[in-house]
Amino acid sequence: MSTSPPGPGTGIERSAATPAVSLRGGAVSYAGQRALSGVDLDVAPGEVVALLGPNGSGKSTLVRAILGLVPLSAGTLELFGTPAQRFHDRARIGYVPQRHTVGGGVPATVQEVVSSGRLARRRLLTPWLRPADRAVVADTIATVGLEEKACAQVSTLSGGQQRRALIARALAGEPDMLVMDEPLAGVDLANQEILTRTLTGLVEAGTTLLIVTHEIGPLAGLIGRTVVLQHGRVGYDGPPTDKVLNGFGGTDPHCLPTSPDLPNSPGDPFGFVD
Ligand SMILES: Nc1ncnc2c1ncn2[C@@H]1O[C@H](COP(=O)(O)OP(=O)(O)OP(=O)(O)O)[C@@H](O)[C@H]1O
Repeated sequence: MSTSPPGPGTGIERSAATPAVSLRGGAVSYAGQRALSGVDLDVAPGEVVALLGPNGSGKSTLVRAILGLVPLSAGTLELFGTPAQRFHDRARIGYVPQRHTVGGGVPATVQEVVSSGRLARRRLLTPWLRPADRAVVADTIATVGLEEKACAQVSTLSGGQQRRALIARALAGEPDMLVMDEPLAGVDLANQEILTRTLTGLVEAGTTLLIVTHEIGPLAGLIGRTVVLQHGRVGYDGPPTDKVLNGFGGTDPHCLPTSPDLPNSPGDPFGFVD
């Protein structure tokens, strides 16, 4: 994990260190249709950033572009100071995709699923997990509170427990940055609290978090910065405010105020800050 100190308490302070993510003028198109345009985003080490916005505003596309899962049609991207095309240390970034369960119907235990997240860290000539790797796997299973389910088939777990297994899989790679798409979606309150405790521990250890979410819920105390997308552009980049946190519960994008001249960051073109 990163040794960079988080900002006081919650990673709110921006660090002068090399950004974990530095995107300039990012654009993505699907079949000629623009999903992202002119997006600038810097995420400092140890920062906790919530990516908000109405359905279809481009949140998942932005994280997928950062992760290299969809190509940028314009713009430049650096990860930990290295141009994305030359960045090969993928284990530094953990990803929990937007899905509620560990699907696929492949029989696998929690331990096996979480171990798969450790493979990126294994030594090149040692394709199997060493005792130290297995210890990390056991630790991450404990971190998300699934010790008693370690040998259970994931298909027998609840949706919230499966979500925690996916997060443990991402954590098993000991990432410096964890990117999560809707981590609380479909997760009951008890599991949300366990996840929040897990994430709080990560932030205290200096892990950078980039979280796409509609529901801030129990994560509110962790979020140091909110970036709001609207129609594929950054409409607001700044501290969380009540308006920002409450204004995007699946709102129809056509009902949001629009601006002909959206700044990328920082700014408050929609009057989200009181
Ligand atoms: N694979 C794809 N092919 C074509 N269009 C896509 C694809 N993925 C996303 N889009 C389109 O790109 C735009 C942004 O989608 P995206 O999923 O990034 O938004 P989002 O903010 O994450 O939405 P939600 O909150 O509903 O998850 C939408 O218009 C969507 O229809």
